[in-house]
Amino acid sequence: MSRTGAVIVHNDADVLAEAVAARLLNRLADAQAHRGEASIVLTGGRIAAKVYQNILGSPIRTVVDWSKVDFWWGDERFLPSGDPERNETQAREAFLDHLPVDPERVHPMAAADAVETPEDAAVLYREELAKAAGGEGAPAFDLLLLGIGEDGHVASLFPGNPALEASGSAVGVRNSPKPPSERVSLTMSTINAATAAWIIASGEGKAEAVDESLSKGELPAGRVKAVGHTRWLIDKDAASQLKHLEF
Ligand SMILES: O=C(O)C(O)[C@@H](O)[C@H](O)[C@H](O)COP(=O)(O)O
Repeated sequence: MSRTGAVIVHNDADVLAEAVAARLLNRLADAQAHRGEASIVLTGGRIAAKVYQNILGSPIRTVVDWSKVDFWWGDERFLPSGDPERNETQAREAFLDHLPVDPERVHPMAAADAVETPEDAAVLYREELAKAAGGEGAPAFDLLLLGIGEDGHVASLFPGNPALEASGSAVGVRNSPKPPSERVSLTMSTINAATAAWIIASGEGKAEAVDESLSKGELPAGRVKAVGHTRWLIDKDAASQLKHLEF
């Protein structure tokens, strides 16, 4: 069985979310110690929401200078601004709205009431990413978070969907099997240009996708190979189908 990165297993979803929050805070603090600022790519989903709540509740959240963190999104559900189903809304309500972040450093993907199509939103995001990268492409994010779907999707890159093979830094997604059908996503090459990618998974429903991604590397999650490291932070249920655990 080949491994694309370290696998760290925690007892359950609560412990996982607490551990990811603590690691994340340290990772951002380290980046700031090195270069004075940090960048993170947020994801949507239930386990991510739990992580965000834990960040806010963490006694060590002050190790990060929140005004010097750039927040990006790995994917977004193409819905009107403020819609509770938007990944942006989830992150803002769970932690961003309660921390002293610099609004100029919060980079949501355009909402469905601001632009007409997911492709338009992707174009705008490509421009914003290029600007942050100094002209073209996208920044090498200090940390990129990903949830994983039962089908092995990450961000809004679903198996068999053309967006999975898209070039450029961001792409409009249609026909997503997970509602809503219209989405916006970073592309696989942008995801893999991150310094660190952490895939977070909780629950038995994810066990097969986790095992297949780690053993075959064909599913979208299995194709994640960030420049620095790729880490799988999962709970026991999500790890229940892994045959050979390597720590
Ligand atoms: O917009 C979204 O839904 C996502 O960003 C998606 O990639 C999500 O992270 C996974 O589907 C896991 O979601 P759960 O943790 O809710 O299973």
